[in-house]
Amino acid sequence: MQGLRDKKCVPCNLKELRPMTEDAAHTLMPQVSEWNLVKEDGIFKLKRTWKVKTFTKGLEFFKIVADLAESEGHHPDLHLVGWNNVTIEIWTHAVGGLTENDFILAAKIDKLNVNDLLRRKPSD
Ligand SMILES: C[C@H](O)[C@H](O)[C@H]1CNC2=NC(N)=NC(=O)C2=N1
Repeated sequence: MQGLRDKKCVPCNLKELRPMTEDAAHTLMPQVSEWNLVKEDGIFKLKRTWKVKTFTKGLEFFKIVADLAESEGHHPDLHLVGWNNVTIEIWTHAVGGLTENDFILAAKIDKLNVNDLLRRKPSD
């Protein structure tokens, strides 16, 4: 089976694109096990938080994610909260829910080399 990391996001404005069911989302979650499946205002989203070493490293993190998002044509919601918490939410705005694109982007974010920007432990 082709892994999510090897796939490419499809354009979100495709007419046939539909939000996946909650069951379908649960089936894909093991491939992005660091992410949480959340429901906000009735919309399912993928959400993950990291602690960065400094505020500026948080912005560097965003730039790396932004370059990936641009190359995929699929864009996450980026939050830098409380100076060192980076939270990324991913959902497909065009359909108001999750599509495979969101899982592909999450899987590709997971393999970015950002370790030197992160605190080793949340308590650091
Ligand atoms: C045409 C292009 O695919 C769309 O405008 C894209 C751009 N990036 C996007 N990103 C996300 N997360 N959701 C979208 O609906 C979306 N739409």
